[in-house]
Amino acid sequence: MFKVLVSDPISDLGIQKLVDAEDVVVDKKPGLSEDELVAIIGEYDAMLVRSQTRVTARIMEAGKQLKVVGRAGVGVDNIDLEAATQRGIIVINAPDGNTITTCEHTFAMMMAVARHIPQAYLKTVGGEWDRKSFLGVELRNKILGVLGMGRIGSEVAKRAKAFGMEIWGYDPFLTEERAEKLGIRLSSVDDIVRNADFMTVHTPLTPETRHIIGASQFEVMKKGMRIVNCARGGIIDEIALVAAVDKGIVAGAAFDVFESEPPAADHPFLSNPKIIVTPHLGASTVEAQENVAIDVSEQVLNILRDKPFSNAVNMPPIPANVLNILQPYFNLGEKLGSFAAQLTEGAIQEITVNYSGELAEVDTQPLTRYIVRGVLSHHLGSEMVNVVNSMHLAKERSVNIVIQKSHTSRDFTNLVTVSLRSKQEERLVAGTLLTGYGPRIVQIDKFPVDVAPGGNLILVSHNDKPGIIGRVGTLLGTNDVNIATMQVGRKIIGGAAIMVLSVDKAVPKDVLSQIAELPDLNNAKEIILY
Ligand SMILES: NC(=O)C1=CN([C@@H]2O[C@H](COP(=O)(O)OP(=O)(O)OC[C@H]3O[C@@H](n4cnc5c(N)ncnc54)[C@H](O)[C@@H]3O)[C@@H](O)[C@H]2O)C=CC1
Ligand SMILES: O=C(O)CCC(=O)C(=O)O
Repeated sequence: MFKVLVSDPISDLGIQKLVDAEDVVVDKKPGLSEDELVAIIGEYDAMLVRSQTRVTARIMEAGKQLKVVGRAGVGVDNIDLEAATQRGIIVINAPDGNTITTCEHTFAMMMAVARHIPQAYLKTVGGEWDRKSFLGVELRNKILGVLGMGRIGSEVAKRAKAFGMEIWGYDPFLTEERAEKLGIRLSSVDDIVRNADFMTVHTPLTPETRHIIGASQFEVMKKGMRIVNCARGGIIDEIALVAAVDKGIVAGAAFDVFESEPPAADHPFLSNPKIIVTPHLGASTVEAQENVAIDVSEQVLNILRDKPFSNAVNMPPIPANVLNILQPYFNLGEKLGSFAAQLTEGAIQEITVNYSGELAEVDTQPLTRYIVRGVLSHHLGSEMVNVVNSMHLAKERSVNIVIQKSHTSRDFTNLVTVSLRSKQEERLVAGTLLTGYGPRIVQIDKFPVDVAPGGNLILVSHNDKPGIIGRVGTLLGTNDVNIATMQVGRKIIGGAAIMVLSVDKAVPKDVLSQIAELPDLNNAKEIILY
């Protein structure tokens, strides 16, 4: 049974799939402190958060069986991603579910600041009928500068056109072609700051975007600009903004987010009549909360059930066309890694993976993660290593990873070859997917074989002489170990050879030693592939 902790208020309807799952128990405990979370997180496999819970390294350290942290929303700045990656905890988000809602909130804020809605409301409900103080401006024919033309920025731009605005956009990934398609002007931050009447930011908070609008931008800013921030506090320098408002450079500002949330009672925004604020409500609609909770619940279930998942934040995304090619090889890759690790004596110094055939044409990094997971799991334990942290753990242990690609494959459409080098030796295992037969190990060291990668295997190296197979079979039979299949590989008659036996149960150590002591036998190893 998997245990999932929901530590922020998250839509009940959205998490229904998790609640209904027979293999999952969901505990809703919003509003716990870090200490309280540290005390209980050890019993949970997954955690679902919005933006309030700060998922710190301490919490993850205490989350001994935590596999996934699901963020019902976009920004993951409340989650210590580095700590998650180090511990192999997958962090996923729900990037699409709140796009429109946040875009609409941006418009609500832009119109509210253009027409002084909150200020006028307060006076009116206070009994004053003041029609002189709130002269607004139209959006029509104004330049709207958009910093960050991702999901939300692009939706804002689309709607702003309907208001008759001219849109100037900046995003490091915005090309001329896309700008043209969106019907916007590709600009720089400086262009926007000097020319826009309204400006809205829709970037994540990164070292690069932190205070991207600060004192020096306010110095050259078009007088009378109105600024909206429904993305992240800190993108616009709060202190510099207040100064610019006071100097009359900025006519009004609308902020949904703060550098520190909630803001202190004496935060200068809260007493400035030209700055309107909401308490991080960008994503707060029934629809968005349902959407993000559904998205994140589905992916959490996939992860807990060891199924393919999407929207991992601490792993690069895999394009669908690449995933189609690689996915069938994930399991084989992990088993090849595990096989090679069990084969190799001594501390592993280098993992070389050769991809040949169609596989060589795509970005194989996701498959490499599985292979490295297979290699490291043998030594570190499969609980410790997953596809999120496998590369990181290898690097931490100074294991060099070499990737080679051969665009043609001699005998197979696709071939994955994993070689491990330790101080003592270099060993090799290769595998492929055979149509109609599934995954097969087709080479061990220099020997061609045809072995289904699974279960309990015994690998025997011996001299190719008559009678050996019989002797091994008899010894196993005498010890009540049933042989399911057997494969022999050799390069030349009478030379060195290997035998791979698939057996129905684990082989006692003393039986393995007895096999190794048989005449003309050099070595016998048990290899377990789950
Ligand atoms: N107020 C709220 O409740 C909500 C806030 N957000 C926040 O809104 C922001 C945008 O979200 P999405 O559009 O979904 O993200 P997105 O990832 O689709 O778009 C972000 C864009 O910012 C661009 N960018 C990165 N660095 C930049 C820079 N230096 N200058 C200009 N552009 C830069 C990226 O290239 C990307 O296109 C995020 O910070 C997110 O956390 C999202 C949802 C709700
Ligand atoms: O969960 C929320 O309400 C915050 C949404 C947000 O900021 C995000 O998705 O980045």
